Amino acid sequence: MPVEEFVAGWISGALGLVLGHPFDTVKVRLQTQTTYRGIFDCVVKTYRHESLLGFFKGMSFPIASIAVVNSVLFGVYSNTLLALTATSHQERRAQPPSYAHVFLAGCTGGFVQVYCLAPFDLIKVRLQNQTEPRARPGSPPPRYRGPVHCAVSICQEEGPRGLFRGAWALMLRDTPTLGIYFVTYEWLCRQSTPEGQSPSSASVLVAGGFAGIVSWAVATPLDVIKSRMQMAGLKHRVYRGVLDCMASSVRQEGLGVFFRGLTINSARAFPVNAVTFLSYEYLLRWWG
Ligand SMILES: C[N+](C)(C)CCCC[C@H](N)C(=O)O
Repeated sequence: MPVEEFVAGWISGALGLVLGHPFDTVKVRLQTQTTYRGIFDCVVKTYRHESLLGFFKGMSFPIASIAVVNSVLFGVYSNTLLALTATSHQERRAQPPSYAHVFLAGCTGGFVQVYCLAPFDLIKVRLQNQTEPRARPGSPPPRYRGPVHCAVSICQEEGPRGLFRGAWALMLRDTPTLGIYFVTYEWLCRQSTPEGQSPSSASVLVAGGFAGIVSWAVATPLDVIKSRMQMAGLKHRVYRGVLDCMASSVRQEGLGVFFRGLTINSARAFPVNAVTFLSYEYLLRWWG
């Protein structure tokens, strides 16, 4: 099983992540709190109360976890394609796989990575939602002091299963949308590249960026539900499941609730995924 794909997935995921984390913090806050009037208001308030550091809350942990998650995603994707089409990454430009195979491999990668992503993502969301400014002497400490403390507290208060709250919604969000992600990427690369050749850096950047936007646009409704389920319990709101969370969110806030964070998700998705795919392709070419 070629391991380069796993390593390339890890490094490229980490690079993309740092670039996108401030967007991600604003998104999570807009999706789960009702105190902000919009993106601009959230950015200004976060900066005022918490300084620039506020945007990078909860990042150290995703950086470590993206090592696992992105490497599983890209590793499983590429190795599934290898099993389906009997072509390695290097051979795929000369013998392009069908879109059905790309979709299937993407869904498989998405499905498998959910098991690693679920606990990391839940901890990230909980830490990002702590809006207290940095600890000042005398002020009450935030509920979670950091990722490890957060994980331990959840295990103690809610049991280890607490770490997997919202995992169903995450699976429903990621399995089809990661299929769409890789199909969009492949399609755009092929549109802008003469047959049999490797895509240029510009093509990879644009195709990766749009793959991110398209897949996030489709994923946003379930992303909202996922984040809410991960926060539930803490805010005395309890949902019986994915459908119950959807129904009660729509009842209280209207259909628009499914599009919360769509703009910011798209704005984040372009640079993050452009850089992720560019570094992934380059690393594999170097090692090729
Ligand atoms: C499938 N879904 C849209 C949820 C994610 C696809 C992009 C994944 C990338 N690591 C990112 O954070 O943007």
